[in-house]
Amino acid sequence: MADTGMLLNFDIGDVPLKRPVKFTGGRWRDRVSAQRNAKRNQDGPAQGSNSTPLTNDRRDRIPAGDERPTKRQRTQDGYGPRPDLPAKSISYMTGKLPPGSISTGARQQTTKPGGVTSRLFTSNPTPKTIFEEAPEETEPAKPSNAPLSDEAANFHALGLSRRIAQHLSSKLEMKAPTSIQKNTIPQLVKEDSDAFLQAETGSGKTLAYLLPIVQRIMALSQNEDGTSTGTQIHRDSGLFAIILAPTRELCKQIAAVLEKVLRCAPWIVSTSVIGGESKKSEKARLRKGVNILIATPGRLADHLDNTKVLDVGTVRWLVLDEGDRLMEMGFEEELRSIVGKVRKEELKGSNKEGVKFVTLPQRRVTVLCSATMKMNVQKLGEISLQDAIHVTATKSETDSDLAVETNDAVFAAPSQLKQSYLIVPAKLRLVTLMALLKSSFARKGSVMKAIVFISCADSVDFHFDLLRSTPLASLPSDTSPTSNTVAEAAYITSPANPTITLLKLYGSLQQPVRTSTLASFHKANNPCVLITTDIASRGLDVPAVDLVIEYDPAFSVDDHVHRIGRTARAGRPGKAALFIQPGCEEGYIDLLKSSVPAAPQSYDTILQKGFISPITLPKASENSEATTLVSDRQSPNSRAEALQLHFEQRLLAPGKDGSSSKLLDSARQAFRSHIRAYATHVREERGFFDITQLHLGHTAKSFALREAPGGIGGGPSRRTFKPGQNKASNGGHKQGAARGENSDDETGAIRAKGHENNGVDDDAARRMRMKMKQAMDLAGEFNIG
Ligand SMILES: Nc1ncnc2c1ncn2[C@@H]1O[C@H](COP(=O)(O)OP(=O)(O)OP(=O)(O)O)[C@@H](O)[C@H]1O
Repeated sequence: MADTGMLLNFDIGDVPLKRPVKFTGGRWRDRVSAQRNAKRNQDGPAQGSNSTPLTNDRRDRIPAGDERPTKRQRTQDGYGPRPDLPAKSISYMTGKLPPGSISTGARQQTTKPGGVTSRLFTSNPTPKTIFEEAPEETEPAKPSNAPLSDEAANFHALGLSRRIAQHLSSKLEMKAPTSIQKNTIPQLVKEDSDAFLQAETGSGKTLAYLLPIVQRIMALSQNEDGTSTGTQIHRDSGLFAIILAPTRELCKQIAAVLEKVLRCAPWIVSTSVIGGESKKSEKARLRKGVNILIATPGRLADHLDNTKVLDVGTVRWLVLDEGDRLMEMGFEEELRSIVGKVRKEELKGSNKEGVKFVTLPQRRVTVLCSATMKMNVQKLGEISLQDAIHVTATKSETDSDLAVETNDAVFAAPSQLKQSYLIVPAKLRLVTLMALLKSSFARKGSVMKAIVFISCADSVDFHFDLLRSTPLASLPSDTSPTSNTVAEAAYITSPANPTITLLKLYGSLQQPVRTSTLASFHKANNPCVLITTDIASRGLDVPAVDLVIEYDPAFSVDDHVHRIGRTARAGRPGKAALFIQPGCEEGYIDLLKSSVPAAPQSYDTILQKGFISPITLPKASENSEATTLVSDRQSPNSRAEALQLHFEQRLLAPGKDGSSSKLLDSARQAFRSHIRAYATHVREERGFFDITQLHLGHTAKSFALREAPGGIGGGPSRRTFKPGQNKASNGGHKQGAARGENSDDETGAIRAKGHENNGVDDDAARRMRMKMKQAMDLAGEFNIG
């Protein structure tokens, strides 16, 4: 398709162009004539009769060799008129809509001096990837993380007591173990060696390590036939197991699973210390006594160092869940300290005469769970493991030299998970996301819960505010923890699903808000969409998630597999869609293909499906009626354009006091953080996510912004790390500034690995500076080529 250039629709106001402009690109003749026209426009009133408007025809003749979309001239406040166009042609374009355009009334009302309305479907780069779209319905693959269907596979046969097996079957509806459970449980029930568990997402690793612990503690007081052994176990018998996980959410989830299991042994007491609540109350709970403790490393280290209420001399199991993430988040120091203390107390304890816990391991057993065997996990293994058994879903073998084995192949997505990717030009990202959500919820029951992963918290905020049904201004003064994180969704509802709940989650929200929001997502019986950062990528188990959308690609392939692993859990079906942009990002697909096969999907098809029916607009207030977005032509593409214009209009609507709208501020902030976050992909994958290749203008449009990127800002983060700055000087784990995870104590979004960290941020900042300099360079923006 010939590149007709962006059809600008603007009001030039009376801002004359003073700056001499250099034109590059295009034919020599065009450049000279544009230069002359620009000079005339600057020198005096437009001489329309002599000027040569650059018509669509002429624009067609501009060579289209350059893959990047053409740049526009900018005035001081943003994009401005093209100097080669006389005033007459400009007013034609603003006053009268070109054929085929939509008449939402948006143009005349919202276009401000300096604003720009670029068409959605023009000047988009075309993907290099040539693909044939996969047939929609293929034969579903056999689930790889499902419970085993083998008759002989039952929990009792693995060495668990009848009481536990019966409880699992009758109360938790788990009749048979999964593969990783089948391989792990006998090992941990009978042996006292350390273990390294590696298995797919959603394969039941939590129960794989919890059940043997419960079994062996239960066996202290109960024989297999249910009779008493004569030993009474109660809460102050000792702390037998510590389970460490990287996030509070994950800790809470493990605690909930354990609580359900312990209903068959209510005398065993478990609790969690995860931060976010008063240390005093945690201390009081610990003082009362606990047998199994679930904790984040930071909080546990704090209690061990400062409150000194925990006796770790009786600890027989130390479980490190999501080991790679624990290390990535910079918990190495705390983990060393915890392992050191447990080891020291264990030695002291072994010299003491006291109760012999015969059924417990005679030495401390460390269980390390990790999806990958990366260098940092090997390091964690060196810190914590001795002669570990490597257990995967397919095997269980002694491997005293874990470092030799780089078993990343084990870490693939569940086979039944249907993955697809969409190559979407930046300008079309927002409408394509809307279309994908709309089509996913078009049929009742096809999708119940969806998760949309976004790179940073500011962007999550913006998309949540954009998609919620009630405008921010008319929100009732709701004081519940979720008043700002749970709302009704607009735009994506359908007659089949007239109510869809929208939720948002990220690390810098207050802990009670995080907890309540996640609980709402878990409990929701109606369809819902969770917009979130990577805080929700690890370990979270919400069984009814049918669809994962990676609107912003993950910061590493590992994170990607974890994200999509929120669906297709324990043998259930699931779908995942990844958004990438034409250009260098397309190379990412090849990288994914080696471990994660995905099928291409055309964004055009998504738009056609998503906007096949009219779009329902949110109500203006609680009591008003829902209306429908009208476009001139009822084609899906014109509906997409109308929706984009509607969003842009919403942003431009002034606040009550005449100031810019909250949504506009939110969009600007989101855009800035998005650009910063884009620069923080892991070093090995950064070639695919090259910030210098990102078209900032088009990216701004995906945030419904009409401003030029230079005016919005987005330069290097003042919050990024400086070389030599360590995590302590940066507030411990309070990282993730570049992704807007402002004050999260467990979810550092930026890798905390020293060597990578400083390198990433310094380099990212340098590249962002370059990019922003480019964006601010007016002459560059005025290129017409
Ligand atoms: N034997 C089983 N039968 C049926 N469902 C099971 C079984 N074991 C676990 N599940 C369910 O599978 C889901 C996933 O379990 P779990 O969260 O432990 O997976 P995981 O391997 O830790 O995943 P991730 O790597 O994503 O953290 C949970 O909903 C759990 O209840």
